[in-house]
Amino acid sequence: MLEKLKKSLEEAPVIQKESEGQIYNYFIHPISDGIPETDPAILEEIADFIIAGGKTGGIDKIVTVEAMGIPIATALSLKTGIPVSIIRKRKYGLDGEVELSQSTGYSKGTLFINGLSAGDRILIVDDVISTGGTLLPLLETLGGMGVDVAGVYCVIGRGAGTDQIKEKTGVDIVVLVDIAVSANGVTVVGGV
Ligand SMILES: O=P(O)(O)OC[C@H]1O[C@H](OP(=O)(O)OP(=O)(O)O)[C@H](O)[C@@H]1O
Ligand code: HPA
Repeated sequence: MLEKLKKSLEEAPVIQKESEGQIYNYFIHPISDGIPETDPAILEEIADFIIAGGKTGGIDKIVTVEAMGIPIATALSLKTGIPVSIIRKRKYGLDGEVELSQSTGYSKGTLFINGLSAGDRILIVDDVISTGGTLLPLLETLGGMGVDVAGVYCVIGRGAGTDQIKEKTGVDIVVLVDIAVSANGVTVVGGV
C-alpha cells in the first residue's frame, strides 16, 4: 500500500536548515513541499486511505494547517463533500479568532484559528509530523475551545512528535509512512 509514496520518499533530497544553533535535516518531497510536482494519484491514494479508516462519518469540517496540508485536505473534501477549514499563518482579527504559537525543527510562528467553535466535530489532516511543535499546541488549543477532534492523520511521520502527543494528550495520530531522515537521505522505517 502507498508504494508510490514510499518510493518517492526514498528519493527525496535532504537539505540542512539551521535554527537556534541546531541543524535540522529537511527532506523535500511533493507532499510536504509541492516540489518538483504533486502526482494527483498519490493525493487520491492518501484520501482513499483516510476514508477507508472510517472516521469521516459525522464530521463537520476537515481541518488543516497552511500550507502543505491544504492539497491533502482538498483531495479528501472533494471525495467526501466535507468542507475544509484552514488554520492560517495570517491574522485576520475576526471575532472569535484564536491564536497559538507553533514551532518546528526549523521555524517558529503564530497560527490563527477562525471558523471553528465549541461542539464542532473535526478531522485534522496534515502533511508531516516531526517534533509535534505544530500539532501539540493546536490540539491543546482546540481542546480548550471545546472542539471535538475525531481523528488526526499525518501522511509522513518522522521523529518523536507522534509518541509525545500520545503521551501528553492521549491522541493517537495515524501516520501513513514513518521515515528516518539523515544528511544522507530518507529511509522508510514503517507505516500502514
Ligand atoms: O511536527 P512539527 O515539527 O511541527 O512539523 C510539522 C509541521 O511542519 C510543516 O509546517 P510548516 O509550518 O513548515 O509549513 P508548510 O506546510 O508551509 O511547509 C508541516 O506542514 C507541519 O505542519
Ligand atoms: O523535513 C521536513 N520536510 C518537509 N516538511 C517538514 N515539516 C517538518 N519537517 C519537514
